[in-house]
Amino acid sequence: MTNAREVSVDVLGKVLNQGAYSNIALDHAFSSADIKEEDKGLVTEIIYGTLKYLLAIDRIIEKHSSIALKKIEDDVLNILRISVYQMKYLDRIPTYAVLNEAVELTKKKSRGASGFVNGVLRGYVRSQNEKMVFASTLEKDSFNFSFPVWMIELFKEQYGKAYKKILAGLNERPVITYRVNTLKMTREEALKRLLDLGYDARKTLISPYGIEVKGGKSVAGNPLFQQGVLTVQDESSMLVAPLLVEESRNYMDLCSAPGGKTTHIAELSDDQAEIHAFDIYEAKVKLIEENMERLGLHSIIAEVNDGLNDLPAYHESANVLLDAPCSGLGIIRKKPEIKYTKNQKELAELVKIQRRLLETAAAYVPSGGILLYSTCTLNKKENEENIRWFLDNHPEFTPLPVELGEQDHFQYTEEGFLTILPGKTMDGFFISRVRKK
Ligand SMILES: C[S@@+](CC[C@H](N)C(=O)[O-])C[C@H]1O[C@@H](n2cnc3c(N)ncnc32)[C@H](O)[C@@H]1O
Repeated sequence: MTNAREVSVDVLGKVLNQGAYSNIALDHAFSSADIKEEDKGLVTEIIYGTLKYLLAIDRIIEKHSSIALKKIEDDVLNILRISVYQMKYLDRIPTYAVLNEAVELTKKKSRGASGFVNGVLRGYVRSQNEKMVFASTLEKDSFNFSFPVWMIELFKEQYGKAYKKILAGLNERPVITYRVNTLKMTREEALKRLLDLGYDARKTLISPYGIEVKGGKSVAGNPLFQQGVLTVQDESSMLVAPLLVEESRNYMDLCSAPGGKTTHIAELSDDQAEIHAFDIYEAKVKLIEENMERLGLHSIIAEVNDGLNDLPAYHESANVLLDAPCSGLGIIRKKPEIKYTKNQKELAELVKIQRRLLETAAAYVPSGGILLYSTCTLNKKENEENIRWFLDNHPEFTPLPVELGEQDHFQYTEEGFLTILPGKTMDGFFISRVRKK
C-alpha cells in the first residue's frame, strides 16, 4: 500500500513542477497507485488544500528556512508544504504525527534532508501563535486568502467591495453536482434512487436539472452514472443550454469538449436537432463521443476544428454556443493551481482569441437566431467587455437578456448579461446572449 502523504507529494510534484492539472494528476494517482480507499479523501484534501493555500504556506516556509525556497529540492519542498498545510489548516491531525510523517517521508525521498525538514517545521510550530505583520491590506489579503496580489487587484478594480466575497467563494470546498438526463429519467426519480442508495443528495436550487451530492461517496461507480442518467456538471454550467435551445433550431458548439453543454443541448432538444460540436483537440473530441455514448445521444456530430476557421457551409445555419477558452478565474475552487499558473499577459492574449472566435461565430447565426457567449472566468475584460465590443461591431445583433431571477450571487449588467459569483455550490461564471435581427 502506498502511504497517503507520499502519494500527495508525488501528485503535488506533478502539478507544481511538471505543469499537470490537479484533477487529472489525482485521477491518475488513484487509478495507478495502490491506495487504501479510506485514504483517498485525505489525499484529495491535502492536495487541494495545499494548492489552495500555497502562497501563504510558502511564505511560512520561507520564514523558517535557512535555504531559499528555489534551492530546496522539489520533493523536500513539497513535503514541507503538505506538512504546513496539515498543521495550519487541518485540525484533525496532531502536530507530532505530521512531524513524524514528514521526517520519515523525507528520509525516503532525499538523503540527509530530514534534519532540515524537522527544523523548519519545528520553527513553525514554535511561532504558530505569533501575529503576522503585513505592510499593506493587499499583502494581508494575499496571505490570508492565498491569492497573488495582481489577481486581488483585478477583482478589487472590477468588483469593488465584493472582491473579498469572491476570494472567499473561490476558496470554498465545492459540492459535487450532477445533471439529470431527462431523456432517461425525471430529476425526482433520480433523486429518489440516490437517496435510496444512501447518498446525501438534494435538488439544486436554481437549475431544474441538477442534483447536489454531499460527502465523499463517489457517483462514478453508481449505476445511474453508468446508465447515462447523470453527468457531472457545475450548476452554473447547467444554466447555459436552456438559454440557447428553441423550437426547430439546429446548433453549433464551437468549443465544446468534453461536451457538458453540448450533451445538455441534445437532451433538451429531445435528441432531434442537428448539433455540430467542435473542439481543437482530437483527444478531447473523443471525450465528447464517449459522453454521447454513455448518455445514449445520437444528434451530435463531433469533429476536430479550430473555431477560428470560418466554415462557409455552416453560415446562417444554427444557434451558436461559444463557451470560450478563458482564464478560468471562476473555477479556482476546483482548480486552485490557476491562482499561480495564470498571468496578466495570458489574460490579454485570451481576450484577442475570444474576440476572433466571436467574429467567426457571428457568421453561423441565422436571422432571428441566438449567439450565446459564456466563460468560466470573472475577468470582465473577457466577459462583458468582449460582448460589448462585439455588439459595437455587429449592429445586426442585439442583447437578449438572461433572466434567471435575483440571487445574492447573481450580478446582471444593464444589457442582461449575467455574472455568477462563486460560492459553495456554484462556479464563478459569465453568460451573455445576443439575437440576430
Ligand atoms: C471552456 S472549455 C469548453 C467546455 C465545454 N463547452 C463543456 O461544457 O464541456 C473550452 C474548450 O475550447 C477548446 N478550444 C480552445 N481553443 C479552441 C479553438 N481555437 N477552437 C476550438 N476549440 C478550442 C478547448 O480545447 C476546450 O475544450
